[in-house]
Amino acid sequence: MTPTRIEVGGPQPYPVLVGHDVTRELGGLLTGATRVALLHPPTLRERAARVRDDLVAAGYAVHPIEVPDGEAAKTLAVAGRCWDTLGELGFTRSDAVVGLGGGATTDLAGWVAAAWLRGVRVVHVATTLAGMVDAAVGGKTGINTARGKNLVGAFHPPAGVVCDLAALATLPAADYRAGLAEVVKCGFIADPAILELVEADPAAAVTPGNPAERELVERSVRVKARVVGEDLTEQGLREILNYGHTLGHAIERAEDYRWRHGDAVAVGLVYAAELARRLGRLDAATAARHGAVLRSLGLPTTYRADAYPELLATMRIDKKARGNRLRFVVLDGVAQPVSIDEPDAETLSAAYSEVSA
Ligand SMILES: NC(=O)c1ccc[n+]([C@@H]2O[C@H](COP(=O)([O-])OP(=O)(O)OC[C@H]3O[C@@H](n4cnc5c(N)ncnc54)[C@H](O)[C@@H]3O)[C@@H](O)[C@H]2O)c1
Ligand SMILES: O=C(O)C(=O)C[C@@H](O)[C@H](O)[C@H](O)COP(=O)(O)O
Ligand SMILES: [Zn+2]
Repeated sequence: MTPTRIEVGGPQPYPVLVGHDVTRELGGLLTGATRVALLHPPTLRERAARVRDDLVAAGYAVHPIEVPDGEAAKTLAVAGRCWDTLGELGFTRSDAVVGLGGGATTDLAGWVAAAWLRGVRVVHVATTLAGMVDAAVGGKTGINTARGKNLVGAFHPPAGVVCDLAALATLPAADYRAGLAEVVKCGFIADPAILELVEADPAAAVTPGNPAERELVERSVRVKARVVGEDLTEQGLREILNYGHTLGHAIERAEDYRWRHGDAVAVGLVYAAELARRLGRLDAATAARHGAVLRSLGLPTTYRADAYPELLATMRIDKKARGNRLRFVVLDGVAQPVSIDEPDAETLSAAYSEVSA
């Protein structure tokens, strides 16, 4: 089947290619580069070797750089090692970085490319569900610091994104499930058809290769492409993609990144829905729909009751915050996201009762 090509607009437009075995399209996105640095985690060593062989056959000088698995890659030390390697390779502005992996790898690869020589080309080959529907698209790159999640980074759009659905066959079930949290997020903020597809058969939705998979990926990518195409640097509209992330990121930090991003976002989505309900913005049925759909997928919707003070302190350095004012994305209804400024402390705290275990 031919790949679906979804164009992302904005100052530097680029395609997102979705389909089975579309990794072969990668070479075409690197035209003009001499050297290619191929960042990948150890879990994808064999896949990286195949990609390297194909690119070498197409005439590129390919240098695989193995980075730590998952969130452990998103550190200054790892980025520094990558820059050292680019320096040793004599990497120039006409060369290119490829991020092969999940969101953690592509966030790192994007940041390495964004900062090297103040910006070289990056192309992402997303191999997880979260990577395909979210992380690889949109140009948000970054690493974590001791203070919190993604606190250092840049907006650096890729020159192209490859979403090879065949890669999902080897993804651990827990990572596939976590990726579905971002899919559900897209459903609530912009595309209710996503929610209907998931709700129609949640047991199928958690299975790689399910009949709805391609449509779910494509619909989610279209949501993201439309938003980032209009507002690359998050001046306004793009905040909607952060739905569920204010609490979600705080949970990730509280867990020292041992929780999957999507799992933390799932709890954050339920919290944001309850916040909107208590503020009189969202009807009870739509708020309850959040927990119902996420639980039907086996995603967590609760967190430690005693963690609230620590979570609140972390939420204050969320990137949407302005000075001492917290900002949240909430819904006025399905596909009606809105940003709110400094909700009152009592409502913030009371809403936590919905997710506290
Ligand atoms: N930049 C953005 O816009 C954006 C959006 C969403 C998420 N993110 C970030 O992405 C990260 C989460 O992404 P993720 O869920 O992809 O996690 P991840 O990158 O940690 O990957 C999850 C696990 O799957 C393994 N893996 C990857 N592809 C595989 C495959 N095809 N087969 C077998 N194993 C495979 C990885 O080695 C890892 O252990 C977080 O750091 C999050 O902050 C960024
Ligand atoms: O692309 C965006 O914008 C998002 O907010 C998508 C999120 O799913 C993603 O996790 C992002 O990295 C969070 O951004 P941050 O600015 O809160 O770090
Ligand atoms: Zn996310």
